[in-house]
Amino acid sequence: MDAQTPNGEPSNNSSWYSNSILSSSYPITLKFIEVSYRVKLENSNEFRTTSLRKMFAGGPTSSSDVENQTVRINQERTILSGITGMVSPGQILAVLGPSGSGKSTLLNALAGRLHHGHDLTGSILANNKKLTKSTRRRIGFVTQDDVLYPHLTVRETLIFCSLLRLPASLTRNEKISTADSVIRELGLAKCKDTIIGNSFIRGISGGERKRVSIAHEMLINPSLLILDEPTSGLDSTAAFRLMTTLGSLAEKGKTIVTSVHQPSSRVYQSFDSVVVLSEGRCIYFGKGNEAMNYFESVGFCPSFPMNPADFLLDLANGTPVIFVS
Ligand SMILES: Nc1ncnc2c1ncn2[C@@H]1O[C@H](COP(=O)(O)OP(=O)(O)OP(=O)(O)O)[C@@H](O)[C@H]1O
Repeated sequence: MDAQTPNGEPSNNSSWYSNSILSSSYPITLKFIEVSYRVKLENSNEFRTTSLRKMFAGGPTSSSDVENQTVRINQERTILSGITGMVSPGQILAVLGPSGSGKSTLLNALAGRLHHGHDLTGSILANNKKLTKSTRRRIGFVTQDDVLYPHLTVRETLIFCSLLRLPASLTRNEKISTADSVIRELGLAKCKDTIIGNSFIRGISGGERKRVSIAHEMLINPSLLILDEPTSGLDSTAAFRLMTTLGSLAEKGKTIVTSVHQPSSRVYQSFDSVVVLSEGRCIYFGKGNEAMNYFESVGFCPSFPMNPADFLLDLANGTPVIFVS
């Protein structure tokens, strides 16, 4: 990524880059309008399985069976249907919804990681312009399954990444000091010399691991940070701490979009706005603290005081613990 001045011009001043690594030099307002995504179901495996079953059952495959297979091969599945929303610099937008509701697909679409055209329709705009290659370089994406070297320490991991990803205009020492400032910002100083580890080698904790994955993306000083389930596998205190860290990144001008599977009420309070998905459709987009009032106004309220996130997930699942007032 090229170092850039606040007005977006390329800069050769490498110290400017390392000083500004944690503040957003190019704020991004993200808008997504009527985003839909369809996939063609490839049933070649199903065809093979059915043929095998028939072979074991001893019956030949008839031509009508083949026609049925052909019909199924042409089937499409709608994963996202007309999702609209926006998020500005300094804000956290949370994408909520049950498993399989389309959260990861939406995040991938917003990051420009799905192919536009046939399957993806609608508009995804950064500062009212279509995503370009250079805007995509300003997007950090933290995936659900982090891929880290188990034998490196936290600091080695981030220095290695920094040497690989930061522009050649920076000196080696500047890249190392950038890694060190990200370590401090992400609260990793305590464990910087501990190895990452894995299920066989004891290393850093799950919460620290998530922070390393975020730090990995922070090295490129993204203006828009998209995170897929950063709190999964964390206890509610660690999840809250992580959200506080994301909140402080937002305060520095980053735009944050994150999916969260089951946020506690404390974590829910840290969201500025939420998109609630149910089977690929949006059932709510708006401020987090207005969601309960909205659903009450349309006749849905919980029968006892509930964590708003639990209530929204029940609604998205169609679980009958709510009543129409
Ligand atoms: N390329 C694809 N082909 C077929 N189905 C797909 C494809 N991509 C996603 N899906 C399906 O779309 C649905 C939404 O998937 P997605 O991963 O976005 O859900 P999610 O809400 O992130 O789920 P989870 O919380 O379990 O990670 C799932 O049922 C998934 O199986």
